[in-house]
Amino acid sequence: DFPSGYTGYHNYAEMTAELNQTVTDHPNLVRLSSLGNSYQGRALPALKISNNPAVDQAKPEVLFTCNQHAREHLTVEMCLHIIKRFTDGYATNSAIKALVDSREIWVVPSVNPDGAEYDIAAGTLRGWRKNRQPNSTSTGTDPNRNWGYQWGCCGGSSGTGSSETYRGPSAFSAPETQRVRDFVNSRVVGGVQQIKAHIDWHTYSELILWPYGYTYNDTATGLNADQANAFGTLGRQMAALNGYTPQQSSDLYITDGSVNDWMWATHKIWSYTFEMYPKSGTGLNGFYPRDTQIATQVARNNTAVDLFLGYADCVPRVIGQTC
Ligand SMILES: NS(=O)(=O)N[C@@H](CCC(=O)O)C(=O)O
Ligand SMILES: [Zn+2]
Repeated sequence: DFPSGYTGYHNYAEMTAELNQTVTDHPNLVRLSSLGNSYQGRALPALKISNNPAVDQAKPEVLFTCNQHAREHLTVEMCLHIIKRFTDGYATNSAIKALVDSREIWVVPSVNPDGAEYDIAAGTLRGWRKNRQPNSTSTGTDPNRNWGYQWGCCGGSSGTGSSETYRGPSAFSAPETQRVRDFVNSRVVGGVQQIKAHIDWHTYSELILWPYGYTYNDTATGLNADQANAFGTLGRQMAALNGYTPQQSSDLYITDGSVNDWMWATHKIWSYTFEMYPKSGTGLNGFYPRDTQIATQVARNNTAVDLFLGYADCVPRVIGQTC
């Protein structure tokens, strides 16, 4: 479990309990399901938030995914905070109510529960990043190099099993990326992808990133100048609200097989990565802010998340276009 100074973070059992409590507290606003199981057999919970969650309504859908990377535990807290804010706030906050009434919001608080549990299993903080799937020489695939668009194309991942950015033996070789892929694919209804926008939460460095990660070019196959402009404009507007630094993913470093590139290229989902607090750190300690930092750093993203949800029905509106 989390050591002292970090007990405010949710382990897998506590995360699951929190989700179950949300269902108890807000039965008319949420529906809890599982995307399937991780490599080691842990359910991957997904919570749907809407004003009629048992019904698939013709409303734009938004997806938030957290904890692809095991040690980035602050992102689990971020997803749980989003859930809390849009359920507890529904009855009293008209802006929250308007967003929940006009969208269907999906939250996946931990994509990589096996890695997250392994990271804390010894009562210490191991600095583990990947999932816990064995490979030919070692253990662990980096889920965020395992997605099936431009997988392994461009030097943005590793083919060495022990590497922190091991891409896996093939695209979607990790059960966890398969399950999220299958869920997103299942949201194509009548030939139309219902999910319009997505944020994948990471730590750390305080950045807002957008596709593509596999190339330094601002435009490339499937991403034209207008779309790049819309990505950047919304990215910069959100960064102005949370104080993160906005940039195209590849401006940070080249990544191939990342979730953002797959979401955009395969489904035209406006997909961002938010790298949370801290801005900088020495080695591993950047991944482990004390639990006293959680409340401030999750709330810091409230207005950016609201702006994001506001544009989610038609992100090009941010540059004056219509959908
Ligand atoms: N959270 S992190 O691993 O330090 N950075 C992310 C950045 C993701 C991206 O550039 O798209 C990654 O390398 O997967
Ligand atoms: Zn990460």
